[in-house]
Amino acid sequence: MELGVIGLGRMGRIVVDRLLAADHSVVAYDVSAEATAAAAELGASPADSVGDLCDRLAEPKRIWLMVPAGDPVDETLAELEPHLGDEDVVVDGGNSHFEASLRRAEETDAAYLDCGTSGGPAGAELGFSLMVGGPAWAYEALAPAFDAVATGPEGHDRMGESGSGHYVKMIHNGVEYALMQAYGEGFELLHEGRYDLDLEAVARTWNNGAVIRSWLLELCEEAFREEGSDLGDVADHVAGGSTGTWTVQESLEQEVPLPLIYTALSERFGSRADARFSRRLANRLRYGFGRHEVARRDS
Ligand SMILES: NC(=O)C1=CN([C@@H]2O[C@H](COP(=O)(O)OP(=O)(O)OC[C@H]3O[C@@H](n4cnc5c(N)ncnc54)[C@H](O)[C@@H]3O)[C@@H](O)[C@H]2O)C=CC1
Ligand SMILES: O=C(CO)[C@H](O)[C@H](O)COP(=O)(O)O
Repeated sequence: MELGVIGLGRMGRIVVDRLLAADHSVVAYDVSAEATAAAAELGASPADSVGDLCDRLAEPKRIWLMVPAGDPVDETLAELEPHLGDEDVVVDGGNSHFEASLRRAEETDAAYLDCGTSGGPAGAELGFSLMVGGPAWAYEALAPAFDAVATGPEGHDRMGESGSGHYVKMIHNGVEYALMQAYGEGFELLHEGRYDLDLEAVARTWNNGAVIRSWLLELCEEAFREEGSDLGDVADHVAGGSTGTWTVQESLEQEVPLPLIYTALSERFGSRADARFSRRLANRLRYGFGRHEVARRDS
């Protein structure tokens, strides 16, 4: 099968590499000429614009987007649109909001597959987990490509109608936040607690047969191995947060309680403040109601 891949960063270049390794052919384009050249070195045919990519692709066109979520997806679709017909298929493999995917599916002439992608750059060797939403015929048409990019036939499935792939991925990320929070809290208590522990050894032991073993726990083991049990100079600042925010917003709309995911998101936001206003106010209020001493900032 021949595919066009647009967006050749950390994830897109893996999509290209895995498609090529499975004997598919790829026409590749990125706004960065350097990224396009790197894909050409992997064996893809380089395109110098979205139009050029469309001209080079056989009919019907199969195009995989791996650009950042938001405006880059809409901008790319706007450039693609004059070249697309109803037998073409566009896959969005990024972390788009499911409602944006629903809108795009309605707006484009092509069949639109929203594809949640999990596995990160580590998926280069193993393959990704792909959660796909959209028309069944388009999913079936792309199945050989999904087999190649995913861990295999078991690594992808059609979740349902348009939007459902990115909906499932959004909630996957919410779960990711809660798991990270749980491991973080456990290791914090181990670090601050009664014993002087080698946390890499704890993580390794847990990863070998324990109920809580997982890939995230393997990444904890790697972090302690590379940074030390005290995490060295790693700052207590956690970036990102859009997919977790969407998950919490959806839980409010659906009136489904997600206390763990909400707490994890809230902790992430809290990590970005130099000093939390709420804690400073609580410090001052204890003076107000109990004349307890107010701790003051160094001037
Ligand atoms: N990095 C990760 O672990 C994961 C990322 N994702 C999602 O996959 C998508 C891509 O992520 P990454 O590869 O990590 O990002 P990245 O920043 O490494 O790569 C994005 C690439 O898209 C290119 N690009 C931007 N706008 C473009 C446009 N209009 N036309 C053509 N190319 C354009 C950039 O030049 C860059 O090479 C995002 O939606 C991200 O949320 C999903 C799962 C895991
Ligand atoms: O989707 C992912 C993992 O599953 C990506 O790593 C994503 O970039 C995470 O972003 P954030 O931490 O801001 O939600």
